[in-house]
Amino acid sequence: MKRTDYISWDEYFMGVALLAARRSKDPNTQVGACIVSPENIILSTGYNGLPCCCSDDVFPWEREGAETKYPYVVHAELNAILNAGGRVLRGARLYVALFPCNECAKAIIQSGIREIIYFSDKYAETANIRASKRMLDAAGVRYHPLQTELASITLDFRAPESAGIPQKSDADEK
Ligand SMILES: Nc1ccn([C@H]2C[C@H](O)[C@@H](COP(=O)(O)O)O2)c(=O)n1
Ligand SMILES: [Zn+2]
Repeated sequence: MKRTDYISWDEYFMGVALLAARRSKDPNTQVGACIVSPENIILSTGYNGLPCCCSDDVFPWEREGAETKYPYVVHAELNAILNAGGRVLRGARLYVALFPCNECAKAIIQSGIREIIYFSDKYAETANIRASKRMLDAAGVRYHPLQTELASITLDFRAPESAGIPQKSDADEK
């Protein structure tokens, strides 16, 4: 009998986006993105971070004050689009931890991505996100939050046999 507690495609790809977010050095908000073809093949991933050659230890990470992170950070969605390295994104889906801003919405529309599955919309009330939704609506890009019954997924980096996780052996199957 096949397993029945496997994760859905949406849970899988959002899981990849959330894992990518764990690479972010932003102390306040970590965002990850995963772009997927209509055939459910991962085309690219990205997370919010500085452009290459701009040191994480030199540029600011502050939200307020004389110098902030905002002019420097590349958003997760844009990084994922740029990381696709010329792959065709037309008709693709974007899984993202945070609803795309107006600047990323422009890149999403222009790249041909047709659907956005997001995790959080914590800045929904800002002018930026309202402008983003206005453009996405005009361009016919669909968006909706992730639908899942799952509260969490645990990744265990210990080998199953050493973590005490019961394994089905070939003998059990017979
Ligand atoms: N859709 C988004 C929205 C924001 N980001 C990045 C940009 C910043 O690094 C961080 C937001 O920082 P906060 O104002 O919450 O301190 O998230 C992104 O990558 N994608
Ligand atoms: Zn953005």
